[in-house]
Amino acid sequence: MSGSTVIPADAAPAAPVAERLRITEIFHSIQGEADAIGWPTVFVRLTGCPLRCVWCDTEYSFHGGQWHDIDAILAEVASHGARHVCVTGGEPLAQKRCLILLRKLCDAGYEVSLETSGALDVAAVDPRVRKVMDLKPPDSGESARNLWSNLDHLLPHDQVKFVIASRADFEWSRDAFAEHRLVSRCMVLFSPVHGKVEPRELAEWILAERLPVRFQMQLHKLLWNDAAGH
Ligand SMILES: C[S@@+](CC[C@H](N)C(=O)[O-])C[C@H]1O[C@@H](n2cnc3c(N)ncnc32)[C@H](O)[C@@H]1O
Ligand SMILES: Nc1nc2[nH]cc(C(=O)O)c2c(=O)[nH]1
Ligand code: SF4
Ligand SMILES: [Mg+2]
Repeated sequence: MSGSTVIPADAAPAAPVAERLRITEIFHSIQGEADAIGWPTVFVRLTGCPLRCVWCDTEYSFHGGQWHDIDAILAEVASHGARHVCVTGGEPLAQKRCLILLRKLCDAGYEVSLETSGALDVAAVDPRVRKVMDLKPPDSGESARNLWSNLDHLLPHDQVKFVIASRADFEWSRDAFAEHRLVSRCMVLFSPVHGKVEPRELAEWILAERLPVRFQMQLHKLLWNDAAGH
């Protein structure tokens, strides 16, 4: 028997490895960002990210986490009784099986949003999912990772988000907005990097240039000062 593993005949079959994801946290909160802002939402935060935006507020999701079966994630999501689910990270699309989770959440009838960096291909994301896709301006340190071909996979219910740390980032975002004709693709959000740009200043820049973009601040940070668990 040496070298082989004995599995009792009555053991519950383990879920195939293909159906597991590494998860940092699942929690119930008020959606603090993007078009679904304000809705009670269950957040599923996947572990790991191949980017290192200098101002990232979620560095604790880069490492660690626990493996969960996708069906167990669905059960935990259901236990919170919310209609909205946000799949975020880290970078959720860095785990290929995230696509399965997204499809199953849509099949279960949730309003599903996906927060993604804009650096990974979004082509295979279920079209029922509302993608919230960042384009990283230069001060993030990760501009070179923007995958511009992703713009061709955006649907009218998706959103492009620029998280802006400086006047130079604002000008870069304004120019990208024009060059890629984002106005005709989907909603565009401009948001200040928490603590780097005065929100009022960014608001005034948007108004001065008459940009048809949606100003946004992270509501959860106003409500809870970014306390863990929200
Ligand atoms: C933590 S990321 C996770 C999803 C994905 N990796 C991404 O970058 O979109 C979720 C959102 O939080 C934003 N974010 C992260 N740190 C921030 C900060 N310090 N101020 C404002 N927004 C921030 C990101 O730009 C992104 O839109
Ligand atoms: N309440 C709340 N809303 C959020 N929207 C996006 C979040 C994130 O960290 O990705 C987030 C978060 O962490 N908390
Ligand atoms: S891509 Fe998202 S999770 Fe990764 S470092 Fe940037 S903001 Fe943080
Ligand atoms: Mg966050």
